[in-house]
Amino acid sequence: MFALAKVFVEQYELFAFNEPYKNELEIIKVWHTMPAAKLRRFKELTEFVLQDLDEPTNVASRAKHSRSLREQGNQVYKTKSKKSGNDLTECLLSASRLYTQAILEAENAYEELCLGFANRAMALQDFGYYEQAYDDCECALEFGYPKNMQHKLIMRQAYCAWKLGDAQKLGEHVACLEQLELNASFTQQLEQLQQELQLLQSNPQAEEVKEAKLDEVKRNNTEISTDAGGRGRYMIASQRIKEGEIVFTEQAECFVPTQGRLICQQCAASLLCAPIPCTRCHQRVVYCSRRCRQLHATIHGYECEAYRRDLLLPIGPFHLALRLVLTYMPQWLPQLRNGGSTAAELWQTLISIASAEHHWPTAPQHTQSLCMMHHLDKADASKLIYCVLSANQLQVYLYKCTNFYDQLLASTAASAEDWHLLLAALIARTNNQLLNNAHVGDAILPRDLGFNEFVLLRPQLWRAPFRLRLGCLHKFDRTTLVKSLNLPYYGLCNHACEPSLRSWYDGRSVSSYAARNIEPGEEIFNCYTLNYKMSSFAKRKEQLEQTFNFQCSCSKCVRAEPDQDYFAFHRYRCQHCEQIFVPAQLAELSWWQEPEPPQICCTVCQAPQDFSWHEEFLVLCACCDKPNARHEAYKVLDYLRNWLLDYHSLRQCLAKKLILACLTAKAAGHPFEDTEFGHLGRIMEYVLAGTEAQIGSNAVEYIPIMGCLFDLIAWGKYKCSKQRLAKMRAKLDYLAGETRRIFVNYYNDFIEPHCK
Ligand SMILES: C[S@@+](CC[C@H](N)C(=O)[O-])C[C@H]1O[C@@H](n2cnc3c(N)ncnc32)[C@H](O)[C@@H]1O
Repeated sequence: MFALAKVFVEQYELFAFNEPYKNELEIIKVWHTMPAAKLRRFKELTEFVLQDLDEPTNVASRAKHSRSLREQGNQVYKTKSKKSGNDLTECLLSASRLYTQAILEAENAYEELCLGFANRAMALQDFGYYEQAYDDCECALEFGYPKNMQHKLIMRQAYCAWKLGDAQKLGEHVACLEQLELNASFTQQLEQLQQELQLLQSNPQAEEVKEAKLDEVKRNNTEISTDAGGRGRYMIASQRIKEGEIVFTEQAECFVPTQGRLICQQCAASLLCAPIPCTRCHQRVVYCSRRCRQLHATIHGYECEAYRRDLLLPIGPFHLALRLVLTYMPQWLPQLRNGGSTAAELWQTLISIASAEHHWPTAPQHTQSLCMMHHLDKADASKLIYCVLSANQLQVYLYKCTNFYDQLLASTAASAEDWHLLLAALIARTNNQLLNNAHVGDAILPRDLGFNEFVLLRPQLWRAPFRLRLGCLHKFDRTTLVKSLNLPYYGLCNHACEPSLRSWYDGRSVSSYAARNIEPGEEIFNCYTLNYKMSSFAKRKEQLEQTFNFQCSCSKCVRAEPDQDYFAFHRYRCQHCEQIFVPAQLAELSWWQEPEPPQICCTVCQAPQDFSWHEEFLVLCACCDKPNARHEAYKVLDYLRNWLLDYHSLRQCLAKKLILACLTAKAAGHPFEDTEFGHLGRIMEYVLAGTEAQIGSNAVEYIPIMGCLFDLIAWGKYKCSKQRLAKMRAKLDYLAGETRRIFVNYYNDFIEPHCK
C-alpha cells in the first residue's frame, strides 16, 4: 500500500494538469503527451509498482507452516473417538479450522495443499458438510493426492454422494472403486455403498425443491422517466405497490468484496465453512465451491496477478471499476468491432451508446452500466489526477501482467497504443460512474469476526451444519458491509431522505420492497445517506453535495425545521431545571462517540450536565458475568428513561450494549435469576421499538435485535403471542439465503416448540 501511495505522490508532481475537463480520454491523452523525460520517469514508476509489489512464494517455508497446522489438526481430529455431543462437534470444527489454515497457508505448496484438502474433507464429512467434503476430495485429487491413497478419497466422495442422494455420482465412484484392489475394510465399505446405490436407484429421491432464485428479475412494478431539469432519469411506480411488496429485484453481474473480505468471489456468499483459495494470490481470494471457482476463472485470470501484488486493496473503489470493464468488455467488443480503429473513434462509439435512449427495465446490464451518470466534469484537478493515476496503473497492469489485450487486439483494428488510452479512459470514467451509482451490500455477522475467520467454523457456536446451539443466535449481532456491487437499474433511483424502499441483499442480488404504499406514477426513492431520522440535515447535505453533486429538495429537507425528526432521538431532560432540551450544537448530539466528549449544557437553564454515569455504565457492561453488576446496570438503564427521553439514541445504544453483554455472559454459562429475563425482555422490546421508529421494522437492522429476543424465547424465559411470533418469523423470509437457513433452523429448533 505504501509503495503505491509513494509512487502516486511522485507521479502527481510530474503530471501538471490544469486544463478544463473535456472527457476522460482527453485527460489521459494529456499525460501521454508530457515531456519525454517526465513521461519516462512516470512510466518507470508505474512499472516499479508492479515489480516491487510482487511477492514470490517461498514454497518450502509455506509447506513447513502448512504441515505444522495440518498436524495440529490431526492431533485434534484423533481425539474424536472419545467424544460425543457438543464435544465431538467442537473437535470436528476445530480440526476443520486448523485444516483450513493449513490449506490457506500452503498456497502453491501442492504436496501439502492436497493433504490439507483431504484431511479437511474427512472432518467436514464427519460433521455433515457433505457437499463441501466432496469438493475437498476433488481438490485433493486435483492438486496431486498420492496415487496409492486415492481410493480413500474416492470412497469418501462415494459416501458424500450417497448422503447427498446423488445416485449418478455415487454410481460413478462405485464403478471406479470396483476396478481397484481394496483391502477387507474398504471392500466392506464398498459393498455397503453398492447396496445404497441400488436403493437410491430403485427409490429415486424427489428432486429437491430449489429455493426460488432471483435470476428472474422483477421490474413490472416500475418505469423509468427522465427529468429535463437536471435530476436525470428516475424511477416511478407503474402500478400501485403495497407496503412490503417487491418493487424490483436486480442481480449484479459484477461485484467486489469490500476491504479484502474473504467472501466467495463468484456468488458473494459470506458464510463459508470450506473456503477454496486461489493458490497463487496469497490467500486473498476464496470461493465457496469448485463450481464458483470455475465460473469465476476468466475474471480471476485477469485479476490474480493484481491480487498477488496486493494492488487491489489500496486501489480501493477502482477495483470495482476494473472488474466492471473486465466483465463487460466481451459484450462491448462486438459493438466496437466496426466502431473505428483509433482510440478517439472507439471512445465516440461507446459514448454514443451511453447517450442513446434505451428501454431501461430490459436493457442489458453492460449497456445500462455504460449509461450511468457521473460528475467527473465537476471534479477538481486533484481528484482528476488521482483518477488518471489509478486508471493508468490498472491499464498498465492489464497490459504487462495479463493476456487481457489479446481479445482487444483480435476484435478491433485499433493498436495496443490506442487501447492504452481507451482502456485507461474507460476505467477512469467507470470509476466515477460507480462512485455515483454503486451499492454496498451487507451481511449479518458476529461483530468480532476476524477478516480471515469463517463463522461456520467458529468455536462454541454450532451443533450441526447451519444449526446453532441454544442461545447463540445473538452472536449474529451486526450488519456488516461486505461487498460493493454494480446494480445499474437500482442506480436509476434518485435520492430522498425518506426512502420508499427497504433493500435486502442476498449474494449478488438485491430485492427492494416498498417501505410504504406507493401510488401509480409516484417516484420511488432510494436514500444515499442515513435517513432523516438518523442523521442531521447538515450532514446529509454535505455528503450529497460532495459525493453526488446535488442539493436535496426532498419533502424532509425543505421543511422549516428539517432536523425535527432527528432531534426526536436526542431529547434530554435537564438534571437541574428538568426542562426538555436538545444540545445546541450538532457536534454535541453524539458526544459519547467522541474521543474527547464536549461538555453538554441545558439550552434552557445553561446548566452543565453530568454524564459521569456513562463511563460507569460501560464498566458495568464489561462485568456482566457478575449478578450485582447486571442488577446495577438494569437499574441505571431504567433510571435513564427519565433523562434520555423516548427512543434517545444514547439510551438505545446503551441498551444494545447491555443486552449483548448479558447474553454473552448467559451463553458462557453464568447463572441468571428468572427475574432478570423480565428486565432483558423489556430492554429488547424497547430497542426493537426504537429501531422500528427510526428505521422501520422491515429493515435489516431489526433482525439482530430480534435474534436476541429469540434467544430469550428459546431459553423459555420470555413469552410472545403466537401472532407476534408469526410476524417475527415472516421477517426471516427477507434474509439472504445463507443467513435465512441459520435463522429459520433456529426458529424451528428452539422457538417453534414454545408456540405449542
Ligand atoms: C445514482 S444516480 C441516480 C440516477 C440518475 N438520475 C441518472 O439519471 O442516472 C445519482 C445522481 O442522480 C442525481 N440525483 C439523484 N437524486 C437527486 C435528487 N434528489 N435531486 C437532484 N439530483 C438527484 C444526482 O446527479 C446524482 O449524482
